[in-house]
Amino acid sequence: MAGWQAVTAGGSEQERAWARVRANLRESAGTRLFDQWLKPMELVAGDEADTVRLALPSAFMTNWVRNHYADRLVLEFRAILPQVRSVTIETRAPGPQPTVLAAEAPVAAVAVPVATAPVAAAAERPALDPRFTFERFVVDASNRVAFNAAKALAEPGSPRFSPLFLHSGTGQGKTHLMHAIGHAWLAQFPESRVLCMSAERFMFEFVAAMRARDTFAFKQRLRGADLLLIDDLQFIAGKDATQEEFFHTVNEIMSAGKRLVISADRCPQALDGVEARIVGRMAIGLVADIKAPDLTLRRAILEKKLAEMDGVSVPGEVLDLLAARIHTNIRELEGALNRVVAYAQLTGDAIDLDFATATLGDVLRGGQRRVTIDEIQKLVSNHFDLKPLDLISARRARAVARPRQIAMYLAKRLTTRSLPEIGRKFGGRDHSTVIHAVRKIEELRDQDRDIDTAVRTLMRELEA
Ligand SMILES: Nc1ncnc2c1ncn2[C@@H]1O[C@H](COP(=O)(O)OP(=O)(O)OP(=O)(O)O)[C@@H](O)[C@H]1O
Repeated sequence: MAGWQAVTAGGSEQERAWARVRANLRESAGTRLFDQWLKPMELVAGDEADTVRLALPSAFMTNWVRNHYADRLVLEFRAILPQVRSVTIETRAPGPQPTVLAAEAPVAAVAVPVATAPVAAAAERPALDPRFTFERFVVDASNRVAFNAAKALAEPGSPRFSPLFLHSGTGQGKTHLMHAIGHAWLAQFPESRVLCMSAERFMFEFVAAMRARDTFAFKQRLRGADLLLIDDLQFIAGKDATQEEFFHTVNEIMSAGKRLVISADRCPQALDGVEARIVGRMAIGLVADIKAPDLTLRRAILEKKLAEMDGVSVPGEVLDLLAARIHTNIRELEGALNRVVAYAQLTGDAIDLDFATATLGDVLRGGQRRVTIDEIQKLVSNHFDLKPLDLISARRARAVARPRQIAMYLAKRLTTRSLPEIGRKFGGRDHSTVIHAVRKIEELRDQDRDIDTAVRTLMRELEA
């Protein structure tokens, strides 16, 4: 400990910040975890004010800390030193190590390449779906106002309005436009702070910060955003503490002249269970709805999606059929096209009307029951005696991680949500995490009778 006190006593800004970060980590991680993994970590002196370098005695520890604390470290440092853009976690070279921070401490980058990559790039980059750009959005009368408003908000200069409130039925392009604003903004201002999260995630992070009695970093991060994108606002209905925090966040962002985009499945006034003062703030900006797509738009979207699938051809009459039968949800429309193309590639069959009808069956008859990820999360958490929030939390204990993987697997099997979308719905996880979960559960279903039975039971209940 003496060494660390020496660091805090004087020294650079980074050293003082590090002492505070350590104190926060000790409090939030608990003594056992802290002593085992975090205590051996040392600050390494560097020349760059925007990069913090930390080092651990072994590659194993480096990996563990990187996996569990990389994001947290960036957030903690940024809360104290806003200029920090990245935190690198490295492995100290073997040999006697000074316990105090030493400017010349020999440091070897860990073999895993990401270990020395700027963590901030991964942690602070908003999770924007690369497919959701303005260029890939098909515009017509039903969504033109929303599209133009989104483009206007992404223009430089002081925003003409804020917040932008987008609302529509499910699968009609709200998230797409929201992410498109993020992409367009970052293309012009790569250094600016863009944050994108669902209202559910907002609540989860806020509740976690409250439990850890440490809401400072959360508030700083949210309120420090130049562009804040919050999806599915309806989720905070009835959640009082979250609404309180959300209200203050909105106020801060707005009074600082920053940009805020909100989406929800209904207009502000129809958000039952959401405080009037929040509804009032939403209505100050621009409220734009996206209407259900008409036949022409549905057909045009299919054309566009097809053009994006290199070298795939689908006869016009099959596109007509899909556009005519799948009315409101563009996600389902897209899902149907993907399914026909994927099946044809697997079977080697040519795509024609018969093939499409046989492949899509229920979808075209409109008889398919729509399972939502929310339903899956509720049912799975109930089944395993957890809270739905556990499934979107970062907890890695097997008792939570396995049900989470099962829920992701069911989401992939029973909904038309894409892998990145599923990842987002599970606490902003990466699509590769979802792929891993799906594979793991497929594997376990073959090996473990209990898991297979649980999955079957859940599927039956969801499809009932
Ligand atoms: N006008 C459009 N042009 C091209 N693609 C579109 C358009 N509208 C929606 N899509 C596509 O449909 C899918 C669903 O859209 P998105 O996720 O934005 O819907 P949403 O309104 O946010 O749905 P939810 O309320 O269920 O979250 C996405 O793959 C998106 O790219």
